[in-house]
Amino acid sequence: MTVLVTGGAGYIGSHMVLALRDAGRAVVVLDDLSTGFRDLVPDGVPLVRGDIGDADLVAATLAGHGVTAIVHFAGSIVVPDSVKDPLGYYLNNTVKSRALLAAAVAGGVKHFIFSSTAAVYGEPETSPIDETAATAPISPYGASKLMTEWMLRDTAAAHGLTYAALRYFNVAGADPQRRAGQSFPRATHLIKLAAQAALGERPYLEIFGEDYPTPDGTCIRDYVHVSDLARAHLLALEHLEAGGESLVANCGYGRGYSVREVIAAVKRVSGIDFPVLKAARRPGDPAALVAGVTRIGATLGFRPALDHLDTIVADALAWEEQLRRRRDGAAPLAPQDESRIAAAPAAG
Ligand SMILES: NC(=O)c1ccc[n+]([C@@H]2O[C@H](COP(=O)([O-])OP(=O)(O)OC[C@H]3O[C@@H](n4cnc5c(N)ncnc54)[C@H](O)[C@@H]3O)[C@@H](O)[C@H]2O)c1
Ligand SMILES: O=c1ccn([C@@H]2O[C@H](COP(=O)(O)OP(=O)(O)O[C@H]3O[C@H](CO)[C@H](O)[C@H](O)[C@H]3O)[C@@H](O)[C@H]2O)c(=O)[nH]1
Repeated sequence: MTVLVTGGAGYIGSHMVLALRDAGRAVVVLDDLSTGFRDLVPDGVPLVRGDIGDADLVAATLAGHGVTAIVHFAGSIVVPDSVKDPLGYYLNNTVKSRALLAAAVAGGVKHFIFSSTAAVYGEPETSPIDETAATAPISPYGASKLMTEWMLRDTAAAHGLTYAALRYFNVAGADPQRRAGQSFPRATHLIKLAAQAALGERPYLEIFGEDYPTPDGTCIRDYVHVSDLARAHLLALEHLEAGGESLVANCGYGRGYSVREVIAAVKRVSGIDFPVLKAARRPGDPAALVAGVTRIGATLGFRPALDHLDTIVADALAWEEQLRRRRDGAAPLAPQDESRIAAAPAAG
């Protein structure tokens, strides 16, 4: 009953490893450490360093650890990079997912959970978007993920494994116990960058476009706390293990915040003002992306626990501070005082 977490040394995967461990599950991580970090894998969790496309390594890992389920996070994630290097993205996200899936079938794996993305919807015409909306990705990244969803659907039908393809909206925040967080120095995500600006690690933050058809002219996104997201995966795994049907489900909160609202939250929670500059639109950014969340609630019984923008921002800020302390050799931050989370005012 061991769960293989691919990409378990990365941002979201490391939170899934924590959620599985906290639930008492046996876990093994497969990660090539291309954007991941060995120290995000907790002590006692085996880390197999290697490529998900390496069929022999995956077969040996599945057999050696008695793997019955795979949670597949490993991949390349930067949308503009996928436009510059589509073949690299199709290789890492699609071709290698195919190899992993083939090894899963050969190894008798029963359940497969896959990190999909709101990018499969492209430029949606409705907001919130539910899972029945047309999929029309506008980037190779989104297309590479949608093709993997299709491979999963067809492979599950042919070989009897069950799967969940979870379409994440904007993942942010960090483990409230300060054990993991977004650690990649060249990360491009708004809340991470704003937290760095607040802590003086970058001189300013840019707003990419203020002329969108939204109330304040900036893009709206549905920010989901990474620890809630990990819990949704755990529910999906339990659902499949209990004999539940395969599913495709959005992961978000069903509520969006604009770039300006996010910046205001980071300034409010940190108590620090930082320079904000106007910049041109970033190509390929839809004006608004908000998840329809009926399905994940109804199918998995998912109920958010950390769905306040200020909570997400507070945890992101604390993780940046934690990274700085590690760099400086200072004592780590104490785990989050949960009463502070409960007391955090709702933003908006
Ligand atoms: N971060 C988001 O907001 C977001 C949104 C939607 C979907 N996703 C998806 O979630 C997944 C995890 O994203 P993340 O933000 O944690 O990114 P990340 O870069 O922190 O994690 C990816 C991990 O996969 C590993 N990896 C990459 N290619 C590999 C390979 N070929 N073999 C073995 N290991 C490999 C990396 O070393 C890294 O540890 C990705 O599949 C991504 O597409 C992320
Ligand atoms: O310095 C910045 C960074 C971002 N933004 C804006 O903030 C919003 C959020 O941007 P992120 O880069 O944080 O996230 P994205 O919405 O672009 O991307 C996320 O959602 C995508 C789905 O559409 C993919 O899944 C991707 O992996 C995931 O990070 C966008 O409007 C972006 O233009 C800024 O204004 N300034």
